[in-house]
Amino acid sequence: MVGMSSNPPYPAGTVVAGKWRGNRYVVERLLGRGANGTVYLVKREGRREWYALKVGYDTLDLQSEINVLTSLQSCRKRNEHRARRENPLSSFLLEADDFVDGNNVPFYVMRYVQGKPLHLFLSKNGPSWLGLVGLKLLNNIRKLHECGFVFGDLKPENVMVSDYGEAELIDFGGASPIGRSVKQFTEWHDRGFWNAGSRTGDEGYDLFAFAILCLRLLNEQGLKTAATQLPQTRNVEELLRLARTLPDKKLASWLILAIKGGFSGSEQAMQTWKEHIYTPRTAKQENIATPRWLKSAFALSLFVLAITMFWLFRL
Ligand SMILES: Nc1ncnc2c1ncn2[C@@H]1O[C@H](COP(=O)(O)OP(=O)(O)OP(=O)(O)O)[C@@H](O)[C@H]1O
Repeated sequence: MVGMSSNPPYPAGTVVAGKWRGNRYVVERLLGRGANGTVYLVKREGRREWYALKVGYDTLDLQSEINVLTSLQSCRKRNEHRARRENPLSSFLLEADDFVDGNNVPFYVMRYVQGKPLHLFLSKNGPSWLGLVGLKLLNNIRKLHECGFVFGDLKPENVMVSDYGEAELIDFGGASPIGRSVKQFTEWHDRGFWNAGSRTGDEGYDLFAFAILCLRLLNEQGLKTAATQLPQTRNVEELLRLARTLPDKKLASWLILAIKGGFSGSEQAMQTWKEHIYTPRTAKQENIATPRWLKSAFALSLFVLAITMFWLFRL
């Protein structure tokens, strides 16, 4: 164990220098702290691009995250070989090294995902965004499955959403190869917790967690009440009942199927979502306000037109 979660975070301007690879990253600010590490917004010294740098508390835990990210990186390269040059900003993993900071503190550098955690995004923008955000998220989950991994710890806190509704997964600490035991999960989102199936990582495990994520976003109190039941009485029927109370019946049917493990995989789950739940966002839904400068320009052009007409008709 190196470094402690209780350590004060590095202040802005701290240079995290890699012992083995020699690259230097300047800390801009803290992005967040979790059970496995502290994440900072950084710039590589002398460069303009932003990255997220995670300093781990435990070398082994961090190494397993790095291994997953490395596999995803090479899978993505194989799948996207047509995209000739890879943009380093979209890399899952840029590099891993040790920071000589008294002890050797392990760290890795990944893409910086800008946005808000999913629950904060939806409470600010409204539940009508769930169709679009859910589709983007399911697509990311599908790609992960295609690479042979399950995400495991799927919850709103591990999904960042941009202002335009692009959803990205963060924190691959719970990801594991398909077929192995899920190594990190959060009770409410865990199939085992609800006596709804095993903790073996299969595509259905993530789809179940996704369904709970939706229930939590739409009726957190209901889920909380269901979760407080004794382990012996806690069961999937409670979840199905909650899903049925949702006003959107198509969404309810999708959730029920995911909870029961009825999808053949994430491809089918995503296509069904796309056909029945996702509705392209319209300008009205986006609620894009007309900028004031545009209103003024329009008023001015009307004024000029009126003067022109006046002069034309006087002649
Ligand atoms: N790539 C990223 N881009 C932007 N912010 C990030 C990124 N990775 C992590 N964060 C921020 O840092 C926080 C902690 O990161 P992370 O969830 O990876 O840590 P953890 O120790 O694995 O947490 P947990 O206790 O949830 O397992 C996140 O909640 C998020 O706010």
